Amino acid sequence: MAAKEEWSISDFEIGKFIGEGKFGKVYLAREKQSGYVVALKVIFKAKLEKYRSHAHLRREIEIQHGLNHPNVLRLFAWFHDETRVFLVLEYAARGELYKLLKSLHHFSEKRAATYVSSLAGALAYCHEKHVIHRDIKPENLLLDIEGRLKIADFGWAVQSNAKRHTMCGTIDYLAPEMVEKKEHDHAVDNWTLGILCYEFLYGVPPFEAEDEYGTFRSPAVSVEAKDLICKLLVKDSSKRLSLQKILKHPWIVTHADPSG
Ligand SMILES: COc1ccc(C(=O)Nc2ccccc2)cc1NC(=O)CCSCc1cnc2[nH]ccc2c1
Repeated sequence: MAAKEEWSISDFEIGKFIGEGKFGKVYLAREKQSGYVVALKVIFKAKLEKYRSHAHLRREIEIQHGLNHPNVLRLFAWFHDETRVFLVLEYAARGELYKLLKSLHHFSEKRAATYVSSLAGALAYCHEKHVIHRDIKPENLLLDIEGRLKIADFGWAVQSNAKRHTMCGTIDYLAPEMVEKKEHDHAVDNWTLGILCYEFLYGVPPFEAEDEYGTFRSPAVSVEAKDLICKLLVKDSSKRLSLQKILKHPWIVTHADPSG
């Protein structure tokens, strides 16, 4: 999609409804000139007023404009009219990773390692740009037409200049220092990566109640995979495996598909 000074709603044909957020709806849309298909997020200014989220959205647009990574959902452009703000977002045609996990019950080691490797690469890129995501959970992960993982929701992205204290996200994925409202930094994402790796392989997060028979349906998981998970689910955030070390871990190196 070619860059343009000022986009407007008339540049797009609106397609089917594909999702709803707190601030508005998301539609499939086609940019008329190029035929490029995007996800168009419509945010009502009245809602931004009500939740006093103008600054949050502005900051998020700034953050997004600086990010360009194959595993981070792109924000191509934004524009507004009297009543609405429009975000022109990348469309991930295969939808929520979460739904795929539910339908497959658990992922193969190859698929799990590929997603963990994609996440580690995307997070390393974000941390380099001083952005902590802090809300990585399966619902915020989408899959594009090739099945490539896209971190999609930056509802909580912040510039990691100072230590952060605000709570966010569901408890399942929160690092201990966040649950205990201690100071935290980008190591929270490394903890979440451990939770997700476990959930990709077992189908449920590690600290969720065991199923009614008290035994986990534990598919055969390799020792290397367990080794990586144990090196991420470490309470002391300074002792968690770094993103660079995750990318070099034997389980990732032997199982992840390099094409992402
Ligand atoms: C980079 O991404 C985002 C950037 C900003 C915001 C946002 O709304 N910020 C905000 C709003 C108001 C106040 C403060 C901040 C949201 C997203 N991301 C999403 O909303 C999830 C994917 S929506 C697109 C999309 C694509 N591909 C799909 N395939 C299937 C469904 C689907 C859905």
